[in-house]
Amino acid sequence: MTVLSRMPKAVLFDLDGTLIDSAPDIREALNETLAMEGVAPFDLQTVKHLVGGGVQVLIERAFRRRGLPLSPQDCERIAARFVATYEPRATKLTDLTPGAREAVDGVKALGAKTGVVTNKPEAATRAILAHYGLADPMDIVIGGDAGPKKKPAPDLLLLAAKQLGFDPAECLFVGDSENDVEAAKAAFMPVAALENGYTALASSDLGADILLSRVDDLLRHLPQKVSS
Ligand SMILES: O=C(O)COP(=O)(O)O
Ligand SMILES: [Mg+2]
Repeated sequence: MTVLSRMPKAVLFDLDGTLIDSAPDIREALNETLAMEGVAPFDLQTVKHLVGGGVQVLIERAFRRRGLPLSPQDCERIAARFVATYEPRATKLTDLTPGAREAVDGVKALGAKTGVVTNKPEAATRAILAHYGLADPMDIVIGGDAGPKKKPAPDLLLLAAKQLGFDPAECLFVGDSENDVEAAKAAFMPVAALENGYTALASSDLGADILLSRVDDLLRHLPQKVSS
């Protein structure tokens, strides 16, 4: 059963909460960063709800949750400190999500291109993908610092499609949060969402075209042939 009438020419994946379960390392780096500002730490579940908008949004959300004011300058300074703390430890407690490798391999085996479109900065994204052997299979990697607006704006997805030479409608985006679904809809790109992602919303409220209990369930939804 699939809602896709033809095989996508490219399957683009979100990173945090979709290909990798990164919240444990993000939590450690965030709490260490916040401690230097005298801000109380967050538990894992809360961190999963703070992630997904990029680093500055992570810091903004953390301060808002604690009811603390945050100037744009402080946000920038703290975000930079978070990145410096996170990058060297980004694969300590992190792991691939169940089925992530199978999903990427399966898409490639069907002849489609694969890529990552994340709000996470590109350097950390590439290092993490390389650590798990997923850098080489990716035809494109777009990070949140690529230049255009981050998700939920459609810009990063449009950039990825353009660089691959495809119409957005010929691609499929696979994500885990409302940011992903919103970005894909605004890009007129079909979207699949994980049922247990980094979001406070119920998966049925995400508005995705396809819901996946594991990321490799995606393969069951793909018509098997890439049309030329
Ligand atoms: O919030 C981030 O830094 C990245 O999150 P994403 O990989 O889900 O886009
Ligand atoms: Mg995500």
